[in-house]
Amino acid sequence: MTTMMRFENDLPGVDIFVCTADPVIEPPMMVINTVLSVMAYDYPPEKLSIYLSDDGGSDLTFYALLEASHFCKYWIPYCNKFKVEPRSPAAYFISLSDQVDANQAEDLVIIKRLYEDMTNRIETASKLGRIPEVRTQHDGFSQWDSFSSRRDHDTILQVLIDGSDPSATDIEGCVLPTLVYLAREKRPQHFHNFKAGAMNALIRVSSKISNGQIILNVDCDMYSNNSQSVRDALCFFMDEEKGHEIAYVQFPQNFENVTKNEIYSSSLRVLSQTGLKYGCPVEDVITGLSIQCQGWKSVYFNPKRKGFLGVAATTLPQTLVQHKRWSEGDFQILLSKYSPAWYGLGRISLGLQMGYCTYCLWAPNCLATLCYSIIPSLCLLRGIPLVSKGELHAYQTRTHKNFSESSDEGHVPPFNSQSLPKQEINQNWFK
Ligand SMILES: O=c1ccn([C@@H]2O[C@H](COP(=O)(O)OP(=O)(O)O[C@H]3O[C@H](CO)[C@@H](O)[C@H](O)[C@H]3O)[C@@H](O)[C@H]2O)c(=O)[nH]1
Ligand SMILES: [Mn+2]
Repeated sequence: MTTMMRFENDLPGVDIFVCTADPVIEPPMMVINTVLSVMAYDYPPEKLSIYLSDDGGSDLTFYALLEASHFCKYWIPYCNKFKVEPRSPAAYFISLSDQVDANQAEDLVIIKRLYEDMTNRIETASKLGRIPEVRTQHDGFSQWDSFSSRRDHDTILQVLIDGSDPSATDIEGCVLPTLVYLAREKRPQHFHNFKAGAMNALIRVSSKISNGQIILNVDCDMYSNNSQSVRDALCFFMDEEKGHEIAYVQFPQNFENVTKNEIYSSSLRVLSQTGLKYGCPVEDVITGLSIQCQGWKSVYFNPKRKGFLGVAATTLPQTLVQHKRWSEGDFQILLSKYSPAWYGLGRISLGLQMGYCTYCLWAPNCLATLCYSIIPSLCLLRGIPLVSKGELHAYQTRTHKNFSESSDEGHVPPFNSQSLPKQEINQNWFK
């Protein structure tokens, strides 16, 4: 924290990249809630630029962002005034308890009303599939006139808020962060490389507009849950001793609709000049690995208050597609030029190599898992013992002893004597 205060004036420019790809799977309301949550970071607004990459090339998403560019003029001062957490409006309104401070109540009614009106307009437009009168009021929409399909169109680039324009202020007269919409050019004959392609287009565009030293990447389904995350992550980069070695800071991917932490997620990264790697469905893993192989360090940062919260895949088909992509992608890395097994040799530590290999072997590991689940069942059906008699006897004696000891101490034994042999057999399967 002291480091932060000392360097307040030297804070670097931060460019935040939000990616979206489909207005149906990723509804515009969700996208702008994520955008608003990152626009409201506790960070000097003149040093903050937010870029939305829309691979869906949807005028509905653009319309929603236009609405957000108006709403943020109320939302950001409200967040600052009442130290709001989290700063995604939808998540904030849900988290509110009934008891609100008397001096806040009035402002809350106003902001909630504005949010609901905006939601109605956006949802009506989504339902109708067309944009209301505003279409004629903003010339940005004219870029869709020549739009033939999401796979075949020119670049659509609109600066919705220009942070360097002194008249771009919120209702209190404070400067606003820059806000940019980008649907990169797409042609059927050129492969678009999914998110990696979108991110690299954003790197090129942002370098001409704000050229921030630091890039923060969030998926549109991951809103910021902590207004301090940018400052927190910068502490690692600005550390006087180790800061210069650090390429990226990684936050865990936490989901609102599941309880346990997922394994990896992209959240805050510095990208080298080369940009994100192509040709791999898990661009984040291969890019991270290649950065580390160049000698850079990374930080895994898992603060108590979660930095980002997202929505995990909810249906079985969605989950299967996602897991197939991850396991295939990871296996592809193992066999690629950038394999942690040989490319990583001598470049990264053995522990890190092994860590990467655990994930890269996720797909082939299904064979071992299959054996573990089929063989014992077959053995049991055919009456083939899985443990020798001697082992079983020794085990039963031990079980009995444990059982009496724990009973003597007055504790409830953890398992009953019937279930214990099963536990042991289970363990044997996995040995
Ligand atoms: O052509 C595309 C496809 C996807 N996306 C965006 O990329 C992000 C991730 O895509 P998604 O389909 O939601 O994949 P997930 O499996 O949810 O993403 C996880 O896995 C990806 C691959 O490892 C990482 O890039 C993500 O950060 C990580 O959250 C989303 O914001 C999409 O909008 C694009 O911008 N363009
Ligand atoms: Mn996702």
